[in-house]
Amino acid sequence: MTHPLTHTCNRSSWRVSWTFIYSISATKMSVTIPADQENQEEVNKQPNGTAEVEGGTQNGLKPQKKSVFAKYILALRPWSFSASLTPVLLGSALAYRTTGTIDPLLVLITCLAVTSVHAAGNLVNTYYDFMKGIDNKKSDDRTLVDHILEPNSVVGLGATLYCIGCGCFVLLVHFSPLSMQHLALLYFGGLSGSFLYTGGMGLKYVALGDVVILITFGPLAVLFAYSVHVGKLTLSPLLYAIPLALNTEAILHSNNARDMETDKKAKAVTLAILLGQTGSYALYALLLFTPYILFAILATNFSKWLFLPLITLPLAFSLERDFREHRMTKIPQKTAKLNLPLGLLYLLGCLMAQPGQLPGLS
Ligand SMILES: CC(C)=CCC/C(C)=C/CC/C(C)=C/CC/C(C)=C/COP(=O)(O)OP(=O)(O)O
Ligand SMILES: Cc1cc(O)c2ccccc2c1O
Repeated sequence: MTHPLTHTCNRSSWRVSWTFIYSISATKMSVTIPADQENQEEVNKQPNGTAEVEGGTQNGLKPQKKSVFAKYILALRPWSFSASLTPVLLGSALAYRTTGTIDPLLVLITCLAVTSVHAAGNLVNTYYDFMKGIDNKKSDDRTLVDHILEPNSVVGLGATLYCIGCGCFVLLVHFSPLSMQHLALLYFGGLSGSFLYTGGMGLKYVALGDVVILITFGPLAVLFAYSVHVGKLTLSPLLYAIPLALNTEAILHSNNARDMETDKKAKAVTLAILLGQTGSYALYALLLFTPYILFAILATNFSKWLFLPLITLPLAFSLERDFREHRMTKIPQKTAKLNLPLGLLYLLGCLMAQPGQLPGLS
C-alpha cells in the first residue's frame, strides 16, 4: 500500500497547479460517480459518495458548487458540534438556576471556546489518522485521503482554531468571576484532551479514546460553562453531565463499532474491538437508554419537566434497531442527530423546573 505521504509527494506538482486553478475559480463541480470510476486520479471522491470533477459535469448529473470556504467548514465535521454545544448550554442553564442570572456574552465566549477546541481536535484526528495510514478510501473522514485539503492546510486551520480558543480563554479571564488558575485548569485540560486523543501518544489508539470523550464532552465541558458563570468550582453540575456524556460516548462507540475491522488492521485498540460484536451492541444499547432511565428517575423525584427528553425515545429505538440490523454506515452522524434534541430538551427541563427543585443547585 502506498503510504499517504509518498502519495502526497508524488502528486504534489499536479496538485500545486490544481490548487492554483482551483483558488482562481473558487468553485468546482460535484457529481455522483459509478463504482468502476472510483480509482480514476482525476476524480476526487467525496465523503458523501459524490465526486468532484474539474471543469464540468459527468454523466449529465446535476452539479453542485463547493467553495474553498465550504471545504474548510466541512473538514471540521460540523455534524459533531452538537456534542460540545449541548454540555456548554446545559452548564450555562444550571448556572442560571443557581444564581438567577445569566450573562449572554459569557455563554457566547464559552460556546466559541469549547467548539473551537472540539473542531481543532477533529482536525488533529484528521491529520494523524492520515499520517499513520489509518484513514483510507473507505473511511468516513476523507479530507486528506481524497486531497480535499492539503495536510498543511489542516495543520494551519487546527492551529488557528486553537488560537481562537486561547483568545476566548483570555476574554474569559477578563470577564468571568472564576479565578484564572481554575479557568486555566479546565480550559487547558480540555485542550490537552482534544490534542492527545489522536496526537502525541494518541490515547484513542490504546483504548483510552472512550475515557477522553466521556470526560471532555461530559463533566469537563459542563463544569467549565457552569463555573465561568458561578465563579467557583463545585461538584454538583457533574451529576447533571452524566446523561449527556453517555449519549456522546454512544456517538463515538457506534463509530468505533462500525470501524472495528479497519481499526484492527491498523493495530489500533478500541473498546469496541475489546468487546466484540455482541458486547459492542450491548454497550451501545446501554449508552443509548441509560440517560432515559436517569431522566425518569430525576423527573419522578424532583421535577416533572425532566420527563421532556423522553420525547426523543423513538429516535433512540430506531438507532438501536439500525445497530442490531448492522445498518452502520451513518450511525455516528445519526446518533449525533439525537444528541442535539436530547440535550436541548434536557436543558429546557432544567430551566422550567421550579427554583429549588433541582438537587445540588441552590
Ligand atoms: C475546552 C473545554 C473546557 C472543554 C472540552 C473541549 C472538547 C469537547 C474537547 C474534546 C475534543 C476531542 C477529543 C475531539 C476528538 C473527537 C473525535 C475526532 C472523535 C472521533 O475520532 P475517531 O474515532 O478517529 O473517528 P473517525 O473515524 O470518524 O475519525
Ligand atoms: C468527528 C467526531 C466523530 C465522533 O464519532 C465523535 C464522537 C463523540 C464526540 C465527538 C466526535 C467527533 O467530533
